[in-house]
Amino acid sequence: MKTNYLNRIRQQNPLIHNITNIVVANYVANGLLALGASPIMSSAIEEMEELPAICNALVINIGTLTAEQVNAMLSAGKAANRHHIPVVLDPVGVGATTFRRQIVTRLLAEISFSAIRGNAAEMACLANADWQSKGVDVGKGEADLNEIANTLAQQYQCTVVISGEVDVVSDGRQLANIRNGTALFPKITGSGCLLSAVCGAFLAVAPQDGFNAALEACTAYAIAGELAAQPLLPQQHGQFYTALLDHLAALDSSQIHRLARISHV
Ligand SMILES: Nc1ncnc2c1ncn2[C@@H]1O[C@H](COP(=O)(O)OP(=O)(O)OP(=O)(O)O)[C@@H](O)[C@H]1O
Ligand SMILES: Cc1ncsc1CCO
Ligand SMILES: [Mg+2]
Repeated sequence: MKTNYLNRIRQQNPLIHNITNIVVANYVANGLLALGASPIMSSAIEEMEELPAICNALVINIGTLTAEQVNAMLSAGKAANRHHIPVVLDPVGVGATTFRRQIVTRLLAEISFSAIRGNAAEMACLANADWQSKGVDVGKGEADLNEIANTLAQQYQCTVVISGEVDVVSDGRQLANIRNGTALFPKITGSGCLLSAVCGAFLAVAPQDGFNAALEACTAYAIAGELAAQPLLPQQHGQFYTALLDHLAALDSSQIHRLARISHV
């Protein structure tokens, strides 16, 4: 990895607008602050036209979707496109219900996304591939995630991130696998939601370099988790939850370059 967009985040302090779920909103806001970005969480329809004018990226997360929120997402997404700020989609639990599937289809049709980030179950659902999803959790499946990432990236003309034990990043031309992380990640809620927001922060400072911005975002984030988990026992979910914030704040680019386990496929 040759980029150092982490330093750019700390210098530029991008403002990230999040329309997100009620489970993770506070954690995502703290995670963005730890990284060096600034969060604003809002889904009031009255301000969806105005916020993209003052923000550097928008992150749309459907985790606890309501009909009212859908209108806000469409309004903010279209305004973000007009202002040319990157928009990230997190299709939380999209395979779980018809409502989620219908809304994600509509968001993908009406908004131009810079990146889509989900777990294997969510991304397999978007690609109509076989997977046993389990609510918002990843479940089980055998589908080829490299192929799914590549297909979705070409279909939606954007960068695609499939997170998991191995993260897959593709823009439809380049594809990479990242083997950093810790088994503690899936033990806390919101770790994927925060990763989507972190992708938003990296894209905010490198909007023309989506693939490398997402690659550095996922690598940095997984390494922060790895370092946070190092002194912990597998049961220390709560310690990991807070240690991840500490390590996002302490992370520097030399650590990322030293610890990154990336293969270009
Ligand atoms: N088994 C694992 N080993 C190592 N790292 C993992 C593992 N599972 C997930 N991760 C890491 O966890 C982070 C979050 O990804 P994950 O796929 O778990 O998100 P998610 O399922 O959308 O989470 P949530 O919906 O709770 O926010 C990523 O950085 C990913 O690399
Ligand atoms: C647990 C949960 N339920 C809806 S959103 C969410 C946060 C993790 O995606
Ligand atoms: Mg998720």
